[in-house]
Amino acid sequence: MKFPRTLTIAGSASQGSAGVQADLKTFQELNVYGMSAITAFVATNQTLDQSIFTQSLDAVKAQVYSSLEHVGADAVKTGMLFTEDIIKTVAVLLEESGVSNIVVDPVMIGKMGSQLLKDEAVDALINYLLPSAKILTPNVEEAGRILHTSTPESLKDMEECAYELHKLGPEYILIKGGALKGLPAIDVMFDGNEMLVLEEERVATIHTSGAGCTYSAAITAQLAKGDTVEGAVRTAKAFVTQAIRYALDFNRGLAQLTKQRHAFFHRIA
Ligand SMILES: Nc1ncnc2c1ncn2[C@@H]1O[C@H](COP(=O)(O)OP(=O)(O)O)[C@@H](O)[C@H]1O
Ligand SMILES: Cc1ncc(COP(=O)(O)OP(=O)(O)O)c(N)n1
Repeated sequence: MKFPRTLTIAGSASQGSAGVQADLKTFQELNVYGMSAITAFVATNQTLDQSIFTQSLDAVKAQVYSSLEHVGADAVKTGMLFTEDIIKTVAVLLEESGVSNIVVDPVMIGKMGSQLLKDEAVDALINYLLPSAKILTPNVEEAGRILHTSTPESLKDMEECAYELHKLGPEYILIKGGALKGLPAIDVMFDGNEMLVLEEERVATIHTSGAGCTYSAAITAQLAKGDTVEGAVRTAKAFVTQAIRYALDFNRGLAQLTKQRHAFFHRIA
């Protein structure tokens, strides 16, 4: 039996909860072979002015070629792409690859506030990447930004956005409603015909960093195994809910560290 192979083209989140790190951990948990092409290093760090280190186009190309030529992929996901040039390069690489299971997670802003896609790159994402996506997985804010409209605030808004996003080319749209705090954890999926609502109980936690990456990586893993898109999304939704329910709570530690650092710098200033 051929072992399912997955590739993530995304940013490295040094703190380990999101980006390539979350993707590879998810691939491993779901029993598929995981590979990565890193577009940028994100080191969220209060002591650095510049915490994003972009990779060259040659570095991105070399990583993708090395995984696709040596191993091959049954499904590919894209995460943080950051610049217009990287988006264009990745779009060409994906077209050349012939892989049809392409999951596009249009990562824009991290929950810790880092800008992970340049404002001027949104149009490139729409024009070069969305048409080849099997499934596009924006959160509510990203859905609004892609459509140049306000952020959806209700299930009805999410359904309307899913309908509009489908016109931009992806076969399936999955809008994630994690940010809609008064509601259960609802997501909306649209395939051009049917609107499907996926609902889970909202876990009372602040530890959701990397939830979106984990979700899209789980969808990628299931597609690589040959699952249908609906099946992949249902399995991934159950997986990410469990991941949130049993999340490690290092983030609180990080927040405390940050507070202490501020106090320290205040004292020596
Ligand atoms: N507190 C929570 N409890 C349960 N599920 C959640 C919670 N927060 C987010 N989710 C779910 O996690 C997945 C990722 O959603 P979201 O956090 O909106 O994405 P992103 O990380 O891209 O902003 C979605 O299925 C969403 O419904
Ligand atoms: C390098 C990197 N890529 C993506 C993200 C965003 O991850 P996501 O799961 O969409 O949301 P957060 O919960 O992490 O904001 C990231 N933070 N870093």
